[in-house]
Amino acid sequence: MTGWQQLPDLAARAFGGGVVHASDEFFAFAADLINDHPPTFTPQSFGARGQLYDGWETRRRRPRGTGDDHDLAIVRLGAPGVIHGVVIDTAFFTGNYPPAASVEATRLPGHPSPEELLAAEWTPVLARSALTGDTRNEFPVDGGERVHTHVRLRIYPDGGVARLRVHGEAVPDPALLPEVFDLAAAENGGTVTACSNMFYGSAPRMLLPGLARSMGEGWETSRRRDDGNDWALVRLGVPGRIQLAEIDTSHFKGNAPGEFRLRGIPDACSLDSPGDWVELLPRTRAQPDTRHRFAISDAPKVTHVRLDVYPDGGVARLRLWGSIAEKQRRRLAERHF
Ligand SMILES: NC(=O)NC(NC(N)=O)C(=O)[O-]
Repeated sequence: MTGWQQLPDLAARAFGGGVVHASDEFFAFAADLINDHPPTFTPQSFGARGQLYDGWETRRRRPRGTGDDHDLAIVRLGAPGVIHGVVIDTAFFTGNYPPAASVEATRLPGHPSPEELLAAEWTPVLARSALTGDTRNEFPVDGGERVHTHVRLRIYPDGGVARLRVHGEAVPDPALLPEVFDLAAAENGGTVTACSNMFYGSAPRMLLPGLARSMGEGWETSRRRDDGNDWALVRLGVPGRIQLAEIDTSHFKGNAPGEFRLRGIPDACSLDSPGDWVELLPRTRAQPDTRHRFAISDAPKVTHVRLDVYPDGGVARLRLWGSIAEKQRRRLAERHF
């Protein structure tokens, strides 16, 4: 689980992202750029304006060469964060993909309007780059530690893009974090750094906002045929003391784990030394399709939590509510600002 592609998609609808402006949406709405599901296509499906596409598609520029050489869409990230890579996916756009695109980002406080965003100053994230049609065009980004709240996708000169993915690390504003918050939540910077198996459903989904609407929105392993058990390792957004754990098996009925266990690690440096793990929740019986809540008392400060499921199965959400020290809050503020 290394590589920027494994980091959460900060722009995704499931992460709370939104499309706030598009210069043109003649053929297909820009809102579909951030759909969670992979792009789909039905050939020979025509609406009133032309072939239907799952993505954003602008009209052909007429007349050409008038100086206004591109279309643009502005996307609000679900949480402020550091961008490590973008994917401009032109799936199914073949004779109508944009030959080039660029991405910029900005950081505006509060809840800016489209007008304020259009007037904002933007920092380049991806210089104008050539795209290939019907392809996941992947671009790593090295923008240092700069935290952004919005991105602007420009396509040259026009055409269709199925999805825009903006992978990175969420960096929450500590002024907006209450005393006790979900230290594992993706929007608070929590990430899954390793896991035993994610055959049916990806483990980082357990940390997404809100409740899972179906089995397809959680972590699901394949059936184990050995004596081992499945597990996922979560790096907390901020090291802290966990007071309440929620392990949600909603929608997993014939495929929930039989039991689970939570252990924490007080210090990231000793990840390899199992002796340092502290028990947060001993091996405990699980019920299918249930939001389990467990009070955790006297937990030390931990940086990581390992969820073990016995022997395998699905978990929709993992929430680890806790508090952080004043020093951590100051450190987060430095990072955020
Ligand atoms: N066959 C097409 O896809 N044509 C056009 N697009 C749509 N959506 O119909 C176009 O030229 O951009």
